[in-house]
Amino acid sequence: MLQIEQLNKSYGSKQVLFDINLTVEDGTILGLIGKNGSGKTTLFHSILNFVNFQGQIKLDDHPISVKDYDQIGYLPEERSLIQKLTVFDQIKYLANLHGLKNSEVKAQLPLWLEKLQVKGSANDKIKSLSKGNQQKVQLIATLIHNPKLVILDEPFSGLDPVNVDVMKKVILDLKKSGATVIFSDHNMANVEQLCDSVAMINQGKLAINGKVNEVRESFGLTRLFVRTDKKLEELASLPGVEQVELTASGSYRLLLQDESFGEEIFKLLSGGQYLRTFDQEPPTLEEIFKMEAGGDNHE
Ligand SMILES: Nc1ncnc2c1ncn2[C@@H]1O[C@H](COP(=O)(O)OP(=O)(O)OP(=O)(O)O)[C@@H](O)[C@H]1O
Repeated sequence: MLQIEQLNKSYGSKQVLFDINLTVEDGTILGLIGKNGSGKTTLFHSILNFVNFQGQIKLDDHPISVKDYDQIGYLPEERSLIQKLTVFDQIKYLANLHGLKNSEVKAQLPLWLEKLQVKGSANDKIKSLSKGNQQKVQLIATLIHNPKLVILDEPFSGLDPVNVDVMKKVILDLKKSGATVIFSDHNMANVEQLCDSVAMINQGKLAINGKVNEVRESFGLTRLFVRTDKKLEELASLPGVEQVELTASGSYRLLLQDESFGEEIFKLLSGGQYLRTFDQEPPTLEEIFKMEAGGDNHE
């Protein structure tokens, strides 16, 4: 279990993290979200002891220290492979730092290359690989020592949709094996799909923290999906409706002032008759992000 208690971090006179309290249970995935510059990487660097900070960060109930380094895997946001090395030499170098023997790297690397569907071999130079494949090699370096805590800073950035799926499977496999995973992402759909819990940092403060479903439901069932012959203007004039749009699937999406309007709208639309679709849902993480952070996903 990872516990972050009263974490405060300043760079010089500029405070960038304020009183962060966060717990991540073993075998769960936490999605860390926040606008550019909100402090996500700084939080990771604090966990990894790359920077000084105030507060306590514990792994399995003891303060995290360099001794825990072999149990942690970190994929940095800035990918940092040495271009002139072969894949094997690069992985060997990084795996040796985590205590792996060359023979272990030799045995493990082909399995990882296959699992991640890397287009290239262990003897290829890093520079000969595509950006996406280099990213997978960096991921192998992150995971080859079988860490119990895995920290991935924007792991999906720069990957095509096929490789995004490969990355998602790796993350879910890590969870299945009992590892604790934290990743940052600007794509809320990935967080919604993969994560048990979500934490949002806004201007250095923890704005949201909890199970994904509970966080969503705490905002109320204010999104209503309905399939009806009624016209958009008629739906817009229903009680409590703030906004209506026709979705690509042909159903209407209504934004309600409050979830309690749902029952009245149901009665008005159905008139006691069969209604093909009537689905009341909480806002998506993307919508919550925009409400909480203001504006879009970026600074
Ligand atoms: N080494 C540093 N020295 C001074 N300020 C820094 C340093 N690293 C980060 N900062 C500042 O700390 C704040 C948080 O940055 P951080 O990189 O942690 O944000 P982030 O949420 O990871 O952003 P992004 O989504 O763009 O990666 C920013 O204002 C940034 O400019």
